Amino acid sequence: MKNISLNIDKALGTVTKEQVYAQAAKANECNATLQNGNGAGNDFLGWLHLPSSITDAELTDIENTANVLRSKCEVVVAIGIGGSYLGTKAVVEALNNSFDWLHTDRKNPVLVYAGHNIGEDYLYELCEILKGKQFGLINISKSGTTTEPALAFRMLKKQLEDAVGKEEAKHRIVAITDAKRGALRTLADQEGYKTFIIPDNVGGRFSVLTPVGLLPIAVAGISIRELVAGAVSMEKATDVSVPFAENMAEIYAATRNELYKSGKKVEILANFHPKLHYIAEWWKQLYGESEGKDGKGIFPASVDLTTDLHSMGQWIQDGERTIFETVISVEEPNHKVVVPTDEANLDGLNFLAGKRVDEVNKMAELGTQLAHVDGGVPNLKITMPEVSPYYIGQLFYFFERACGISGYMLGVNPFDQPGVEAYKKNMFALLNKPGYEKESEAIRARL
Ligand SMILES: O=P(O)(O)OC[C@H]1O[C@H](O)[C@H](O)[C@@H](O)[C@@H]1O
Repeated sequence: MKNISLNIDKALGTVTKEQVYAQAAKANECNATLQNGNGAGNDFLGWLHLPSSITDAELTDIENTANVLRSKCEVVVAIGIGGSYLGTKAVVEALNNSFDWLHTDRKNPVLVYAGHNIGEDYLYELCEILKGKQFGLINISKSGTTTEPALAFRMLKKQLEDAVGKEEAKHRIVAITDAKRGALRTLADQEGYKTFIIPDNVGGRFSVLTPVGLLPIAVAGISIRELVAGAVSMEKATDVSVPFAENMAEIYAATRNELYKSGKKVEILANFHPKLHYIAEWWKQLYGESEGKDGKGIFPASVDLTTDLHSMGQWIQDGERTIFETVISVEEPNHKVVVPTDEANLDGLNFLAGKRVDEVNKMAELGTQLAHVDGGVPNLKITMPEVSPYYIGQLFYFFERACGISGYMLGVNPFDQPGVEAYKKNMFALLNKPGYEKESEAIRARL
């Protein structure tokens, strides 16, 4: 079995290999801090050995629950926001057929999302499309108190109960939340829903390999065992005992921190396969919430290429030189398409006839890498042998491990997100939530 790999050669220039390797001891020390659990936020390290500690019984329970929903529902709505939906969406978008919704001969229910926005039209359209359909709900919230999913669940629960009755609805609703705390826990216990627990020591953005991600991913018909197996292999490969030169999590953390120190304040995660779009969205939450604090942190951005070369390409090539790029490169696509010959050759593309589309894509990728490096954009490359559950599992764990190390190298607590509360406080004050009377008064005086 191959592994995903990291190449930093084309990032060297702005910073040297010596500079990166001079950080080896610090990176390893930060990795040890994670492993020994003696750093900031050490009550949120449950994700560290999560892959290797998931039991067969736990996976079977998740699969059985997924099978109940799969047998009863044409559509399953995964309700959640942030870490409670991005990992699922990343896996499902990467592995599902790009035109999934057009497939009428379905083996899997359609997975749709709610509770990740407060768009009224989105909710209206979702409720409309669910009318007359057999549907189920997976309500996911670590805290159990987040407004966006709670609002969506309130509406969809009512619609489901009105459609199939309260008793049957209970069999089509699964709640994934804290073991004891939160409104969702109270509601689930009271209604008697099947529940799964998000461990206390696993933060939302590190929770994709708990039932938060595993249940909806299994509902979509994707092998959660392969996903976990990939993560287990990466847990070993990034262990503190693995020397720096072979430890891709430590190298990634050290390189990005050196680039940051040299003025590269933005990291752009790029892919050349549109199916990886949500991997980047998941990564943005992971790194944004983990490192963006105390007035510090690389800004995580993303582009889908070659699409965005026709929009953001100019900026990346020639704009302010404060960026570096990390490309996720896929070695072998899952399908083969060959460019046909055309006798008239009016488009002048016969020079490509007989070549795979991926060969064209790969040359675009290489050409872009060289152009961006020439333009002063250091380039890191993560290679995935193929887009499969196993390698996505590796990628998830690699990014998580590197994020913990990188946050410690930066000198922040990578496991909290105090800044996220600011908008919530204002929103509650503006909506006159009971208990926010003082804040309501103060905020209105500012308007
Ligand atoms: O799972 P929940 O508790 O509903 O939280 C969902 C998300 O929203 C919060 O505001 C946090 O910033 C995120 O880290 C979290 O993933």
